[in-house]
Amino acid sequence: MNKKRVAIQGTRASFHEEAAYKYFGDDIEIVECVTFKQTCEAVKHNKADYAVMAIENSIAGSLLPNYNLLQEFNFPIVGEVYLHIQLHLLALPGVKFEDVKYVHSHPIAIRQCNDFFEDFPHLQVLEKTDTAACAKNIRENNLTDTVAIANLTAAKMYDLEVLERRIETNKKNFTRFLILSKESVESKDNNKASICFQVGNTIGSLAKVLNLFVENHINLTKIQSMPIIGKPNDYNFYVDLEWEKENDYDHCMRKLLKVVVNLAVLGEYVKNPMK
Ligand SMILES: O=C(O)C(=O)Cc1ccccc1
Repeated sequence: MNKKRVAIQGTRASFHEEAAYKYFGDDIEIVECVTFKQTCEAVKHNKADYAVMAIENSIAGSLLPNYNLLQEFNFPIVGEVYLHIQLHLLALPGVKFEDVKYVHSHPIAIRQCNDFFEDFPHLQVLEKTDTAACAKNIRENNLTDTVAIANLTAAKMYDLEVLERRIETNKKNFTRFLILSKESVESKDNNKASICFQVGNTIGSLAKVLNLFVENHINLTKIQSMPIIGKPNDYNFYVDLEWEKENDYDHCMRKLLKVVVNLAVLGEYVKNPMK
């Protein structure tokens, strides 16, 4: 059987690759993409079967532009995976911290280490496409004044030393990744959904929705509002829901249809633990 082709934002040894392996196992083909949009395009043009997309981080918060990609490409979410993110400063062997002038990394990784860099204001922190590519660049261009914030897989792959370990602001640092595909997966095991809707601009309209969740024993795990582009006063609400009994969810969704506008189910899938 052909291997599953999984598009990731970033290169080999990036956190997206780690997330892909954690979700699918090792027997997959990785399709490297520079941007999140390119991962969706890879699925659209049949260059990949799945895309893995970070959506939120426990220190840096939501990746808001990725909510717009969910809308734009309209691919169903077929799964999720959480990754414990541990960030290290990697340098060429022999480089001393005093010699370092530049820090390269992905913006999500940089935001997770803000506290560390407050103590070293002379360091120039530069945003790049992905953590592993920064490690690769240091090795390939023999950069002795630059460090990368990346993981231990990148350190090993590019033969770099760990100059500082675990520089993330909070050690309980998790990123949630969504798994997107062209086809949704209907399964009795599904116990989580991501939905999107708008509510009228009237008193209590969102409260009505929240009450529906309570009445139907639905656990809300995330709510994110995003302005609708071109309609500055209107918002999309992105909500993640979990249930124990499928009937509760079905019943709740039927009721929800009557109180919200433009209800869309972005995906139904099996919830994954944060570990
Ligand atoms: O650059 C990477 O390695 C990525 O996969 C992006 C990222 C960075 C930090 C946490 C989660 C995802």
